Amino acid sequence: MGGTNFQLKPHSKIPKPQKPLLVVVLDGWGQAADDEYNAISRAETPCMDSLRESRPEKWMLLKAHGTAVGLPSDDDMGNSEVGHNALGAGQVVSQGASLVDKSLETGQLFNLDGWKYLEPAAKEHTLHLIGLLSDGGVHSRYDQLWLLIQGAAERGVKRIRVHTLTDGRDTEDGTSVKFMEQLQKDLKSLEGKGCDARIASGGGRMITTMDRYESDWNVVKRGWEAHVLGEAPNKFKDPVDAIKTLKKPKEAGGKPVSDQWIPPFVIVDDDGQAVGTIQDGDAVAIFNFRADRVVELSKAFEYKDFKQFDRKRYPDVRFAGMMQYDGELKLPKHFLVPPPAISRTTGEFLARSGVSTFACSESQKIGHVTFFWNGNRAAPFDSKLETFHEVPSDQNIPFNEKPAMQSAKITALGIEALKSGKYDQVRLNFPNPDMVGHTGDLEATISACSTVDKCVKELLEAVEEVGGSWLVTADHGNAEDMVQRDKKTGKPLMADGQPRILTSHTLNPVPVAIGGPGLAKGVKFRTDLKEPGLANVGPTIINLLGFEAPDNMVPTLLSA
Ligand SMILES: O=C(O)[C@H](O)COP(=O)(O)O
Ligand SMILES: [Mn+2]
Ligand SMILES: [Mn+2]
Repeated sequence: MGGTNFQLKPHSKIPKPQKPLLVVVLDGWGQAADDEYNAISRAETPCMDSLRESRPEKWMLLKAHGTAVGLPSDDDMGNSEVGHNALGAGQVVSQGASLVDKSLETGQLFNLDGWKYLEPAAKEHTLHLIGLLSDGGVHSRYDQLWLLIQGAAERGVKRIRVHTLTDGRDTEDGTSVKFMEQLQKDLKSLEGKGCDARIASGGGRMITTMDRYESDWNVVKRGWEAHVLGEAPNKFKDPVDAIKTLKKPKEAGGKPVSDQWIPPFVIVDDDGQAVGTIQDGDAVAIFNFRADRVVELSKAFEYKDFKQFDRKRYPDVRFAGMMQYDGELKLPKHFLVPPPAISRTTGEFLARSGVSTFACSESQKIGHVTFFWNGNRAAPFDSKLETFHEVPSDQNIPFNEKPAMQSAKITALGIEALKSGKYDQVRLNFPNPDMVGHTGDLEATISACSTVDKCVKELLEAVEEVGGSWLVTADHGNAEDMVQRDKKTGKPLMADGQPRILTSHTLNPVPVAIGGPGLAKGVKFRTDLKEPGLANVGPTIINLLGFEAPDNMVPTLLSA
């Protein structure tokens, strides 16, 4: 442990491969029993099936949720952030959700610099809290928001405005009404304590504020207009009424709007004035702990010089994130809880040991195989050795309308990189099972899974052709279960004769498989690990590239 020597030692049995290693992450591809709501077992997946069925020593399951990926408990589903952090770090790190829980439970959060910075502005003016209204535990949690609000009120903050993004992606669609009612009730309870706390604006997370990796800045612009300027096409006096109304089908027979796609709205008073615009002198905090979908909003608040959209008005506020979302950019400068420190990752060791890497996905997930993979670091460790390639994602369409997404381009780029002879490692992420799974559209998700199976097949053929090796895995479950289930019996839950669709991730394990002509003789998976998880993949990749894994990492999956 410790030290700054990143030079890896040659593996005692596995020679440094002469041909590339392909690493594929199938985003949201979990393992579950055959079932009519299992989009993966219902899809045509001859390639992934053959990996499982014909090579028992080179296929296994990994734990991808809960404590195995640094989340507070085993009731927490996995997600891309913690999954890719674990895969790339080769370590289990206490994640944002756990750190914020602890800081709020002990009250430590209110003793730290971030709160001290916000406090005078919050007391003298207004405290604005912006984030995802959810109990999904992926980006945020309601109980944390409420503890934050109560703590602020107890410390003398007299005016609070909450700007709510509705979920339906990490939570069941339709639950936003319940969360909004709860928040409204809880905020009202502060009235007697001399705190005027109200919901001020909101919108569905997929079209308001929570864009990621600069896929579509218009999403952030809509959020800015609603939260900061008090401008949105929809104005309501009551936030519950806002969601209920905006979820209604536009015309008879139309499908209700999903919580994720509720148009932005602003809450107004009897005179039609927005109740919570953000003004000079105010304090503003984002209460999401996860970075990817709030980096852009943080830039809009923090950067004076900002060109991505016209902010129209740029208030002079004290701004903080729940965490620091980008450690290299030091963004934001102020934060309520110090983020997980992830260092000595596989990416850093491999780059410092001369390994060249091509990492690629489409916009929606490019940061997963770069930023999250490398311990929340956006820039390469060595730009001569690492190439990050982003394929632009489709903008503004629900992904079930085009479930193949950009998979053909990612496959073609992967094959080109494998054949180019330029890279030791080619790392790809296919977003489809996850992104389409989140829409809750079972047929489209089946199609997404069939498509990525074909992509994997083509890639493995290319590895075969060049004589390389491969590792295929996933970051968490999603597409393998598309229905809410009774926790005890596992039976699908119904409402009005219809299955209650599951749009979120799951607690299921994920597969990992290795192979290829370049795999050193005798390499197979070991069977002695008690509870192998995603973090064990990191040292496995280091081994497959011909090095011993460093001792700050969890054990390898290989027996060689
Ligand atoms: O941000 C999202 O899209 C979801 O909340 C979680 O999905 P991901 O963890 O797979 O990105
Ligand atoms: Mn994911
Ligand atoms: Mn997801």
